[in-house]
Amino acid sequence: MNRPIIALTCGEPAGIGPEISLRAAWELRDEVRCVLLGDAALLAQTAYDIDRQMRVAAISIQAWRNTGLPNFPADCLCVIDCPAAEPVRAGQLDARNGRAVLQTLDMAVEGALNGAFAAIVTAPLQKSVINDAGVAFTGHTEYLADVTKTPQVVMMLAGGDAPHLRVALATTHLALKDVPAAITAESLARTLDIIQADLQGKFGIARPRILVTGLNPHAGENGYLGREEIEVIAPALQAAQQRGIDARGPYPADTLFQPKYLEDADCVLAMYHDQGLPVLKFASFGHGINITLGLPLIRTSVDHGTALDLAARGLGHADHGSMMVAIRAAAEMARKQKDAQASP
Ligand SMILES: NC(=O)C1=CN([C@@H]2O[C@H](COP(=O)(O)OP(=O)(O)OC[C@H]3O[C@@H](n4cnc5c(N)ncnc54)[C@H](O)[C@@H]3O)[C@@H](O)[C@H]2O)C=CC1
Ligand SMILES: NCC(=O)COP(=O)(O)O
Repeated sequence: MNRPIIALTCGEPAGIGPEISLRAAWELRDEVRCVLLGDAALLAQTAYDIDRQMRVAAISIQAWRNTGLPNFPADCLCVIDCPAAEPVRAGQLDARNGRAVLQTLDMAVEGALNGAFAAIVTAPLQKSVINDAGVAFTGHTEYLADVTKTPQVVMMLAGGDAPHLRVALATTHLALKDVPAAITAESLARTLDIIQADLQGKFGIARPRILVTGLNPHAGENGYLGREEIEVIAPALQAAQQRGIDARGPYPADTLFQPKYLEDADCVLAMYHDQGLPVLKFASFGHGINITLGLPLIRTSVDHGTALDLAARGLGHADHGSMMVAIRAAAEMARKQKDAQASP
């Protein structure tokens, strides 16, 4: 089988990222060739402690850049070594290791843009640690947009069984007080264009149906509870419809997430992080995924954080289900995109 090569950044080294990355990469080794980016010594020790059968072999960044990926057998996971600056203690954050975490992202992007990787999958990192390391950072989503010079991206989470939910966000990691000003006709237009393009190109949905929430309670209650729906969101939706996008709304967010509405939708566009994501995570925590739309590369991630509490308890407590779904979804998106590019 032709296994896609996927870069897997192992995230915060003191969290559950290294464990869930290794477990998922190992279980999926017949389907996907995962290349792990992280501290090689930590990953080798973790692999040994998880399962003595699990083989990992590391190369340096320089060796990878000079000669590409070695031809390891399928039962040996490849690690590109991005060494932590200080010894890692499970469950204990150390800001001195923050820059090594960012290095894993930089290497993954480099490889994805030069065609070495079909996609990137990211394990969770601790956003505060990156800031403590002296780098202003709000999330992978924004960082990947910055380093790929993409003016706007869209965060979308997906999960749940019946119906399968996709929730995209009009704003990402933003303080609540800044949300209303960030929602403009222009930003909504770009967001809807990105959702439409990526649901078509990466998910194979010919004419995505997008349901859009309001910003205010009851979608503004005809202007009595806020005017953003009347002045910004509804006109943006009309303009999008004229561009051929099937976007409807704005609907009250508190009643939109019912199966009878969701069955007829491919995606819900919510206005801010905590309007949409709690619903998604309630429906699917542990097997949902996060996808960044609009990037010049494919990036998926887990639906959870670093779980330092579990990491501190030792191996064997974290569920790697979301990581499995994230890797499979990235591989599937890579296949769909390749097919779409190949067809005239
Ligand atoms: N993609 C990413 O890099 C993400 C990073 N984070 C970061 O993670 C850090 C911690 O965030 P929290 O809000 O505490 O969320 P969290 O997801 O780390 O933990 C919330 C609860 O869920 C449990 N949990 C999380 N993952 C689990 C797993 N795989 N298996 C079993 N139980 C699991 C934890 O033990 C905890 O009880 C923050 O710095 C946040 O920014 C959060 C979400 C995504
Ligand atoms: N709650 C989702 C989340 O925080 C994802 O952040 P990131 O993927 O941008 O790091």
